[in-house]
Formats: sequence, structure tokens, C-alpha cells
Amino acid sequence: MTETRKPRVLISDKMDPNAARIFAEMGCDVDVITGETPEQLIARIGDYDGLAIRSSTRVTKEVLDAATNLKVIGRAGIGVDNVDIPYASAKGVVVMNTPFGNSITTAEHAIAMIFALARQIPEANEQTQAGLWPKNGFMGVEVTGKTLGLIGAGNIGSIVASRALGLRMKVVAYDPFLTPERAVEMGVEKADLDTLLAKADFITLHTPLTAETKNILSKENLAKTKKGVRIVNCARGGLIDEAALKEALDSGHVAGAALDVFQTEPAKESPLFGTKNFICTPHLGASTTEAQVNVALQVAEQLGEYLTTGGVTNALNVPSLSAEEAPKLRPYMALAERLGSLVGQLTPSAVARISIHTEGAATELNAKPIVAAVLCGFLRVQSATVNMVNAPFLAKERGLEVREVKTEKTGDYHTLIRVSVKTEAGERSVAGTLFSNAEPRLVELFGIKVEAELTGDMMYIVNEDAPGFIGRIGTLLGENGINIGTFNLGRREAGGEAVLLLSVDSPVAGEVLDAAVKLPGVKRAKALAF
Ligand SMILES: NC(=O)c1ccc[n+]([C@@H]2O[C@H](COP(=O)([O-])OP(=O)(O)OC[C@H]3O[C@@H](n4cnc5c(N)ncnc54)[C@H](O)[C@@H]3O)[C@@H](O)[C@H]2O)c1
Ligand SMILES: O=C(O)CC[C@@H](O)C(=O)O
Repeated sequence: MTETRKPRVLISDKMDPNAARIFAEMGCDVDVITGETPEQLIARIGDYDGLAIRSSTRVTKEVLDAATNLKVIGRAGIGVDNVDIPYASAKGVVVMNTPFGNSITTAEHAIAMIFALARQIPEANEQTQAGLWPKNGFMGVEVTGKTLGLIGAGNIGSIVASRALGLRMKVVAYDPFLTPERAVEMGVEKADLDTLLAKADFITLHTPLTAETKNILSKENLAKTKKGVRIVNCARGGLIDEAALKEALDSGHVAGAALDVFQTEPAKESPLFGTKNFICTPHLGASTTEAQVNVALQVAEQLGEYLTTGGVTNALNVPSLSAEEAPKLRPYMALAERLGSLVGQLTPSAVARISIHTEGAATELNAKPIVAAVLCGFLRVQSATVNMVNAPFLAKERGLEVREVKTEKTGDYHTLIRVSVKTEAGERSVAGTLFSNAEPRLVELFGIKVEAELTGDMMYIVNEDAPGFIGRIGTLLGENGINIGTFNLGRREAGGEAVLLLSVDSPVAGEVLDAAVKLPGVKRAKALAF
């Protein structure tokens, strides 16, 4: 009789011991081996079915190539920037995180940083312990009555806002995806970024690191802040231009800055180190006993359940599905997620309602996973933590009305999914079908018929339909070393507005988009990624 092997799990980052206990109780063999080099991990990973990590282990292509038995990676925490998710998906490895388990803790760290800056506690402590008794050297500021500028009003941002309101601060929030209703519910004033920069006495960042948020506090934006502003970043390194922050601290324009996260981590050196009024912690936002117990228990339960029963919770790259439904639904969910992602990437403003219409064969399927897939794609541009499981919950929490509509009759296509969004500017939609019942294909974009595969890096251009345009755009991309894969054109009417969707072999940089917008007849250009 052959004995079935127990699933093997590696815990490769420091984690609360409860994680190992839960794995064992769930019938897994578990090894805790932390602090290894990438080469050591690569040599070892082939033995394991599950990998539980925090932020130190980098799960790269090389690690995934060596991970021949790996079925699931679990991040005890929120951000998964240290995991190559697209490659894990390609390898069929499920990636899970534990949203919410460390949110209160991280919000409290941001509040602690605000007080540390307001009262210069680290420096005062250092000088007092050095025997200087610097009673006259530290004149602080009160936070009561001051304005807190909140950049990113999601899970952690909204907890920070509630604590700041309790401290009698005013809170101004910049988050393009925050609806006016949710802002009222949170008790914050919704503002654009420039208004926030001009008003805030303290600024705290709580967004994921995305193409849009990278260097959101750039040199130019730091110059727009109030003189004497104090800045806190407990979200992700890369949100602030560190060199520009140093200049602003040196000039005294910024009165203080507190970073928990750095562009490069571990930050063993930084031009900011030693700068007056600069304080930092080594990515300790999530480091409390409570948060670490929460995320360790959660990650072990999720991974253990997946490895022993196949149950999927908080997965970032797969939906939760029964074995029977899965084969039929999968291509629809791929289509739904891409349509949601397309609308999300092309709608950088608050959306009040999202409607998911199914037509023809699509109406015979369970709509829930299709809706979840649309929401997941749509919310991914806003949130680092969205997945198929939490997307509907997140949409509700953000005050996004979700409508499902089924139309059994068919139009031009035997099966169709249409995703419409309602913003202050009106309602618009995209639609797609399945070719050969399996290949997701866009067929309509904001009222214009255009057929395209939504895949990899793409470029979206709106232009006036006129001769010579295609040559000019081809030349621009060629000059910038960008190879075009496919070229998909659509127009409202001859000589009217046209859209172009290009698939490209490498991401289109901001300078190329700026140059594209300057070409005759081009109205808008945007890089897309699927
Ligand atoms: N320091 C730590 O140890 C620590 C711990 C936990 C989380 N984090 C990080 O904190 C951040 C926030 O986590 P969360 O759980 O609140 O995530 P979340 O997804 O709940 O919230 C992120 C918010 O950012 C907003 N946003 C997205 N793009 C934006 C843009 N261009 N401008 C302004 N706002 C934008 C979203 O709409 C959303 O409301 C993440 O980067 C996460 O990785 C850090
Ligand atoms: O695990 C940690 O210490 C950091 C976690 C944090 O960055 C997160 O994104 O959850």
C-alpha cells in the first residue's frame, strides 16, 4: 500500500510560531528556514508544495522555475511586490495574501510617526540620554486643529483618518477612486492632489505603488506643499522622490519626514540618513504582536486549507470555483477580468456604478464569478489587495453600486459581456466575446467597434481619423525601440473620432506617451497592461 505524502510547507521569513503550529495541525510537514540567500532558496524550494513568506523572501522567476512542486505561495501581510505574480500564474502557482490582518497596526504606526515628528521625540530622546537635557531645543507643534492630507483612502488610509479625526485633526483625502458618499461617511473632505498639497500641515501616504503613484510626492509636488509640512510614508518606498525630499528637508521647506519604507530595501544607506528632522523605521509598519499573530494564523489556515482540501481564500490570481463549473467559466472570467481592467485603467475618476450585462450563452452561467472577475480587474488599478474573493466586498465598502443584467437574446455575437461605468461625466461601456468559445476578445470600446486581444503591454490612442496617422505613430514607436505586436483600429465614422489599440513588446514610457499626444490629431494616449 502506498502512503500518501503529506504536503510540505516552507516558512522562509520570520513569522509568528502559531503559523508552524497551524500547518502541523492541518496535516502539513513544515520547515522554518529563514534568512537564506536566493541561491539557497532556489536549491531548496523544489521540495515544497507551499511557501509562506513576509516581505524579505523574493519569489522571482528563478525561484519559481526551481519550484517544481510548488502549488501555493502565502504572503503573511498585504503587499506582494516581492512575488512575481504573472509568472506564478503562468506556472499555475496560487498566490494568496492576508488583507486586513495588519491594517490597524500599520495605521497606528503612521499616527505614531505623526506624533514623533510633531514633538521630535527621537532626537529629544537621543540628546536627553546623551546627558544634554535639551529643554529649549525642541519646540513642537500640536496636531489638534491641523489638517492631515491623506493620500490613499483605502483600508489603512480610512483607519488613519478615523484616528486623526479622533485627535481633532481635519482630514483632506486625495484618492481618485474615493466616491463623494464614502468621503462623507469617513468624515473627510475629498480633494484633488494640488488642493491637498496646498492645505495639509501633515501628509500621510497609503496607496499601493503603481505607475500612477510612483513618485506621487515628486520634486514638483513637494514644491506645492505648505512650508513647514510634515510627511509620513508607511505604505511603499517609491511613493516619494527621496532625493527631492532630502533637498526639501535641507532647505527647511519640509519641517519633518518619517519613512517606514524606502525605494530600496533593506535600506542600509540613504542620502536621507543623518538629515535634520528626518526619522525612519525599518519597515516596521506591520510589526506588532497582534498583527503578526493575525497574519501568521491567517496565512497558515489559507495555505493549509488549499493544500489539504483545495479551498481557495484571498487568492490574488485565481477565482474560487467548484470543479464542475470551472472549465466553462474560466474563459468567461478571463474575459470579464480584462474588460474590468480595461475600464478601470481608462477611467481615472470616481465611478458611482458599474453594470455587468451578459448576453446569449454567457447568461446560462453562474454570474457571481463573472461579476467578481470584472470587479477584480476594475479595482486592481486602485488597490494592492483586491482579489476575486474580496472584490465584491471592496466594491461595496467603497460605495460602488454593482448591477447585473442578463439578456437572453443575442445580437452580433453568440455570447457577450458588456461592462458599463457611470461617472459624473456620464455612462460608457466596453464589450467582449469569446472566439472559438475560449479566446477572450474585445469587440467594442466606448461605442466604437474595435476587435482586440487584451494582453500584455498595450497602448491606447484616441485620434482624429485622418490619413498619415498610422505612419506617424509607427515611426514614433520605432524610434523609441518599441516593437508593435498587433494593431487594432476602430472609428465612429470616416473622418470622425478613432481609437487605436496596439499590443507592444515592452511597456510604453511616459515620454513616449507625451510625444504621442503631440502628434497631429492625437487627443489622448495611455499605456495599458493586462
Ligand atoms: N509599512 C508596512 O509595513 C505596511 C503594512 C501594510 C500595508 N502596507 C502598504 O500600505 C498601502 C495601503 O494598504 P491598504 O491595505 O490600505 O490598501 P488598499 O488597497 O485598501 O488601499 C489603497 C488605496 O489607494 C488608493 N489609490 C490607488 N491609486 C491611487 C492614486 N493614484 N492616488 C491616490 N490614491 C490611490 C486606492 O483607491 C485605495 O483606496 C499598500 O501599499 C500596502 O502594501 C504597508
Ligand atoms: O511583513 C511585514 O513586515 C510588512 C508587511 C507590509 O509591508 C504589507 O504590505 O503587509
